[in-house]
Amino acid sequence: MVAKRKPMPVAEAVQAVMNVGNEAKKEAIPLANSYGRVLAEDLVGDHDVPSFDRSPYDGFAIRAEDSTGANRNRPVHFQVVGEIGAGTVFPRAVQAGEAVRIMTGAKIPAGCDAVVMLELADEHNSDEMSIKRALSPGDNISFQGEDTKKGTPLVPKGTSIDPGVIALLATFGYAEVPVAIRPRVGIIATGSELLEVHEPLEPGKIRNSNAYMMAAQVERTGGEPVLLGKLPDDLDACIEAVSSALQEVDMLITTGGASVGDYDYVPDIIERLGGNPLFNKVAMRPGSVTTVAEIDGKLFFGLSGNPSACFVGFELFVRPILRRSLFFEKPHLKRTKATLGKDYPKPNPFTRFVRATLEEDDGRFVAKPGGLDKSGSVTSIAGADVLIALPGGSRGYETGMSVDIFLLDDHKGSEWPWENIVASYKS
Ligand SMILES: Nc1nc2c(c(=O)[nH]1)N[C@H]1C(S)=C(S)[C@@H](COP(=O)(O)OP(=O)(O)OC[C@H]3O[C@@H](n4cnc5c(N)ncnc54)[C@H](O)[C@@H]3O)O[C@H]1N2
Ligand code: MOO
Ligand SMILES: [Mg+2]
Repeated sequence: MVAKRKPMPVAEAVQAVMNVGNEAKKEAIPLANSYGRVLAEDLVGDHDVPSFDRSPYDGFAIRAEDSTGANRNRPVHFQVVGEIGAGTVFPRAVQAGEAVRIMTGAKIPAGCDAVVMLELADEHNSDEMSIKRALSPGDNISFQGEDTKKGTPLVPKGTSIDPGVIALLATFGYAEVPVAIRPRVGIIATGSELLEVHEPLEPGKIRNSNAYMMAAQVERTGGEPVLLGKLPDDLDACIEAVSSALQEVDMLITTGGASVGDYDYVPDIIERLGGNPLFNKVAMRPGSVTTVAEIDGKLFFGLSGNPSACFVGFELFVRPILRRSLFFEKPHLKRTKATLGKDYPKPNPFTRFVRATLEEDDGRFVAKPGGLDKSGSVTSIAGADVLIALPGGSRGYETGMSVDIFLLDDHKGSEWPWENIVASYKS
């Protein structure tokens, strides 16, 4: 008889992993390579934007007071004393009755406090124009600091660098960007049934899909995957491989061999390497066999060999600690609500995490499970936008109920999403 494992509630298990320290480190990289990386310092504007009053239109810069009384019957005339495009500065202060032809983005000349759009000016010749409407000071000016003022905190560290953040980094002169160093995450697949991806199928064998799936999950999270190959079910070979991999990487994941079978060596590997097991069973499906230990001060994740269980185990346990070591303040999957798009009549004692797409139906988000909902299914993962959390209990779930969902391809995250995941109710 195998020893019975005690399932740990999901929240407790996630917390146990998060309690293991994983320090974030930073490096500087060129701005052009920074998309998708994580900001390692707060971004605070060190100048006003715009940094000078400028024209939002092609037109004429004038002194508003000179236009007083202008109307259709009594146009006011201006002498056009120069022309400036964006990037050029008018060299002197503008005097009474003068106007400067100005293009969008050019600095408002000294003395001027309004801009007349070209379409509203009657140009008589190159050095004279008139207007039929009075302007007030400030009309058609983009003011210094109207976008943001010097000293304003703009983007906190731990933010994923998206195109908008890149624009800010460029605006404030970051030719080099401080970013989180991508933690190196080792990946080892175990199982004598595994073939390389290029190999033809043989009776009783399958191709190793989990390792490549997890490499992509590591990348999506922001880490650097280190594919360390696959191993047959041989305890000594596994111990040797895990032990040497742990020297090379920041954290290590294996897939397969986490259960209680004759060739499931994860528990023995942890024991033989003197690891400190955090848990070896979680009250969830799929992924109940998820095992995590600390070995030589590093996290070792023994994820299930079953593809859907492996996928879920990664998202719930590896992702948050990886994000923590990338400076993320909200390292967990972002939680929100949707309407359930399929019945789940069978009650389950454990919380179920169902891979699903998120679709819009009549203004509501509906989470629709796809593919076979079994731990061993590989088809239910592709295209999944969310995991639906269906808490364990004595009742099943019906289409139309409101359920908690976790977004998979999101970079904002949740601080701690594990409170009050309750049985759903009709929305
Ligand atoms: N008597 C019991 N049997 C099982 C239990 C249990 O509690 N008692 N738990 C079941 C649950 S739940 C799961 S999940 C699986 C976990 O299996 P292991 O983590 O031990 O993984 P393996 O036995 O090595 O493989 C399981 C399954 O996955 C396939 N596999 C393995 N590696 C890969 C890979 N890299 N790519 C694609 N597919 C892979 C493997 O061929 C097996 O079909 O145990 C249950 N059994
Ligand atoms: O760990 Mo298993 O996935 O619960 O099916
Ligand atoms: Mg097994």
